[in-house]
Amino acid sequence: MYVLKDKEIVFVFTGPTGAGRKTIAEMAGATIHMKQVLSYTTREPRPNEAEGRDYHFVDPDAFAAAERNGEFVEVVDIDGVRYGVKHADIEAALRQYGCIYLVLNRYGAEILKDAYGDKVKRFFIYASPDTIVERLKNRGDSEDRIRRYLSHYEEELAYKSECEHAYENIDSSHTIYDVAKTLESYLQRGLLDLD
Ligand SMILES: Nc1nc2c(ncn2[C@@H]2O[C@H](COP(=O)(O)OP(=O)(O)O)[C@@H](O)[C@H]2O)c(=O)[nH]1
Ligand SMILES: Nc1ncnc2c1ncn2[C@@H]1O[C@H](COP(=O)(O)OP(=O)(O)O)[C@@H](O)[C@H]1O
Repeated sequence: MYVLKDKEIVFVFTGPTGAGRKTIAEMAGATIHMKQVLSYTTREPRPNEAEGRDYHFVDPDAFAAAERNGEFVEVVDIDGVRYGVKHADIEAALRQYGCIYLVLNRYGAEILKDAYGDKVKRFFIYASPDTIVERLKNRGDSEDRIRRYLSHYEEELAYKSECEHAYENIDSSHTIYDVAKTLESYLQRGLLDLD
């Protein structure tokens, strides 16, 4: 297992799907030049998604081969789809950027915490179920997909108290500001003048 160097740090954004983890992580991450480490998934890309931007989209055989090869830090099955993050991607991004972020469900967050310990800071982003439904409807997600996401809501919400930081994402600009401020407090890079 790769041992993180002094200044290396891993931020994990977690919480119920649809709460805005990806949106907040991308926006707050851009302000402090963090690099996202993407997961591999066996699901099909959605119309607005691109290989190498949202996920690495791979077929189930390629995923299984990489798994047999021990390439994944963790692998999760969610509603029949496989997701995983690779050791090599984390290590390469840490070497190049020093700090990285990932968007994972609670099981992925927990495994990274176990693997890298204190160097992992978990940001729990949440919103009420009604808010999530409204946002996903606005985005055009199907009723079926919204139902599947919400079926994991309570399970994911219960992870809030385990995380180092938690933010209710009501107004995104406020959440981005608060998250960026906390990220900066870890990095002490002086890239942000938030006060
Ligand atoms: N544990 C784990 N969870 C992941 C990984 N990649 C994605 N996820 C989570 O899997 C869940 C399902 O993702 P999906 O339905 O594809 O929707 P998405 O949130 O739009 O990508 C989301 O909570 C993701 O954050 C991974 O590599 N490991
Ligand atoms: N504070 C917010 N107010 C309104 N819409 C939001 C807010 N945060 C995120 N969204 C929207 O909600 C949807 C889900 O956000 P996303 O970041 O994909 O969630 P997650 O990564 O948690 O599944 C997206 O369409 C996003 O633009």
